[in-house]
Amino acid sequence: MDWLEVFKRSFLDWDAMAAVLPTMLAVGLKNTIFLALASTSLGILIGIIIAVMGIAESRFPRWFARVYTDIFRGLPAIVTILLVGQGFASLGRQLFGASPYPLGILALSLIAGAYIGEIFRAGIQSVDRGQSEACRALSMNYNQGMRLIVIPQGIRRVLPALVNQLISNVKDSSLVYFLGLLSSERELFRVGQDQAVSTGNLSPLLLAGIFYLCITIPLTHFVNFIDNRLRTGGKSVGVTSGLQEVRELVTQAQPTQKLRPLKGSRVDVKDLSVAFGEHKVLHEVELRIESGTVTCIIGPSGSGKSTLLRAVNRLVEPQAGSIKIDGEESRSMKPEALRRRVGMVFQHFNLFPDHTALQNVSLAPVKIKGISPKEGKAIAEARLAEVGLAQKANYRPSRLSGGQQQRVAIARALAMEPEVILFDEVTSALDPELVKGVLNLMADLAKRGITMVVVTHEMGFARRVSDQVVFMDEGRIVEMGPPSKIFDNPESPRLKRFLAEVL
Ligand SMILES: Nc1ncnc2c1ncn2[C@@H]1O[C@H](COP(=O)(O)OP(=O)(O)OP(=O)(O)O)[C@@H](O)[C@H]1O
Repeated sequence: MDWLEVFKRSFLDWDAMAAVLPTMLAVGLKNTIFLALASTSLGILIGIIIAVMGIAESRFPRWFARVYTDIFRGLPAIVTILLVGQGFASLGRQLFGASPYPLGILALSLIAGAYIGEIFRAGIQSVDRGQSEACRALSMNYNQGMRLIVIPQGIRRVLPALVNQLISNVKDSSLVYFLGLLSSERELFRVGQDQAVSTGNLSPLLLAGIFYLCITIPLTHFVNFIDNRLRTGGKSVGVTSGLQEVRELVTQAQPTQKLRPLKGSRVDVKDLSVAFGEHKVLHEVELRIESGTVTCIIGPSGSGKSTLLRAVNRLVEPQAGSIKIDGEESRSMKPEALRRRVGMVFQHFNLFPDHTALQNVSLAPVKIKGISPKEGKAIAEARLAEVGLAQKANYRPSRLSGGQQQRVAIARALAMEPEVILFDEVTSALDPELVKGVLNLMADLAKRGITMVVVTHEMGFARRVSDQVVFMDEGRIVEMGPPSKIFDNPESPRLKRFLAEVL
């Protein structure tokens, strides 16, 4: 059993371990944690900058981010550490003194920054496009949308990967010893190795290894824990069922007459043409929408209804023609100024998932209009009460049914006090029993003086609530008029065929 003895002497020499333990704790562990935390923090800062450059609209920052990432991800860590630590050693001494730490941390951060940049970029790009559209529709500019919604959401999604990067930095911190360390600067590996060399056995190094595992294994489990939490949204919470919502709506009928009147605006669309590349989608559309009226746009799939709607708030930029809001040319306004006057509600709600219902509604009034948080909260509470959701103010979207989410989205659009509100197939994604609640809310809204433009497949709603119905086909308005004319006396064969199919 000689080999067992040799193994024990080499790796399990308890005396050698006990001798190095105090230094391991007081010097090695402290320095390793310091190096890992400092380089990960600076790496996160560099990573955010690289990620934002990587998705920038202009080419130079994207190119810089690409080159940076390729270099620092491609080089072995030790090469970067030696190039930075030794290449800039005299500058480092002048700036930071004799300690190799600042340059070591910088080198580790540059490496971490390349990985973290990629992590952030993937996270930001994985955020649904509807989120940035909702930001734009709430009159945020690109930077505001990124800062307030898209980047925080992206970062939350990549938290597990960031903890993995911290684990990497805990291990890579051992490489800093190549730059030379004072005895007080030694990290876990170096403390273990020094002692292993002087005692001639590997037990101190094994102890260093155990310390690394004591840091990295809990972190690994922490990654799994937060990964699981982010995926499931934490502890399971009840989602409002459709039937429960229907019951709520019946018992919370809205007292229409008490709701405050809203201001509306006239919309004039003239010779509007929109193309996506070679594909012409709208052809010289002409439409007049009187202030405070409801216009429903109907027509077969792909006829250009949504595109027309999105051209009104310039989520789609027209190639030709004009859209005027109360006589003011929309193309001469800043898009953000236009969208304050023209709100929008989307088919898939596009609520901000990390915000409560109240925060969804108050965000734009506070951050964009600049009203105080207290006032913003009061406005949000009032708007939520108007859509029958006062009780759900502190719920996140994932805990609300589809119908409730859509009502929050309507409250959110109304909180910006638009004069025109665009509804893009807002009931198409809802279960049938929830459609009625949203349509009733819209019908109530129609009585309050705001101008409504509604793309819908709900013919009953269009007939009941519209002042004007517009039938589109192949990018053109084929027929329009009051609902009685469109539904009871259609003229064009195309409209007759369409109504025969849908009614
Ligand atoms: N961003 C885009 N890029 C390229 N083509 C687009 C884009 N948006 C819409 N289109 C095309 O424009 C045409 C009209 O689409 P639009 O969504 O306006 O129709 P729609 O009448 O609203 O249809 P649906 O009822 O199915 O939503 C379609 O052929 C569609 O593929």
